Amino acid sequence: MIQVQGISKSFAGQRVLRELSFEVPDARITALLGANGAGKTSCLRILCGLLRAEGGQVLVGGVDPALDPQGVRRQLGVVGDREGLYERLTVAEYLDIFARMQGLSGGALKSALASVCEELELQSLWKRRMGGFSQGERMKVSLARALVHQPKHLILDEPTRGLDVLAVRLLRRTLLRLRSAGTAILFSSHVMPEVAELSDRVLVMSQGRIVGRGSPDELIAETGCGNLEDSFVALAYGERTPVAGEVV
Ligand SMILES: Nc1ncnc2c1ncn2[C@@H]1O[C@H](COP(=O)(O)OP(=O)(O)OP(=O)(O)O)[C@@H](O)[C@H]1O
Repeated sequence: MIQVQGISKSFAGQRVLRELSFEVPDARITALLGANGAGKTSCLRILCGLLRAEGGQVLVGGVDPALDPQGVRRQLGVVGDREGLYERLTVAEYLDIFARMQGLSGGALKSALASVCEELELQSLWKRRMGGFSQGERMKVSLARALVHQPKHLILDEPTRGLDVLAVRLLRRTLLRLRSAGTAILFSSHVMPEVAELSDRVLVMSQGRIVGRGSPDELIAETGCGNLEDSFVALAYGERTPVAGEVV
């Protein structure tokens, strides 16, 4: 489980996160929604130990990333929004390095690499250098890197951005398999049908605060809207879509 209690963050005196508190339970897929600039990436970067929060506390599987970043990395997989790959390495070389950095070796290393290769359908890319990889190919490699050490927690920042239908399906299948295996999954997205279909729980952020939380159905019921997209707009922008017969 990931636990966030009362964290804030400012850049150049501008507050971008305001006393955020939420939980990401095990064996559930949680979506983090918010308008551009709402603070999603900043929040995810704090959970990964890449940024320091001001006040409050973050615990990933009981470990504080600010105090023990190594301890958190061992049990966390991260797919960032704009990460670079080492273009001169082959996929096999790249994943081998990351798996070793996570402490894998010998038979465990071999079977971890074989397992991500199969799950993410990387066979045809395995011996290719990554320079010139397409968006979808890059996502597969990033996801393989995040999963190679079988982390208990997975964080993805806009994982479906720029992906075609097949790549989205592969990602979805992988996330559902990980959820069944007990992984706590948190992903940010702007794609409402995908969020409605995939997530068990939704967190809606606006101006650095959580302004809505619950299952997609609960948010729809709470806002009186007909679908998750309208509910999101109502919560994030404060505009409630009128229901049938309502006087506006
Ligand atoms: N390193 C930084 N230095 C200064 N300002 C920053 C920095 N990182 C983020 N910000 C600002 O913090 C605010 C929140 O940014 P963040 O990237 O967390 O939002 P987001 O919800 O992920 O947005 P998007 O959906 O557009 O990716 C924005 O106003 C952004 O300009």
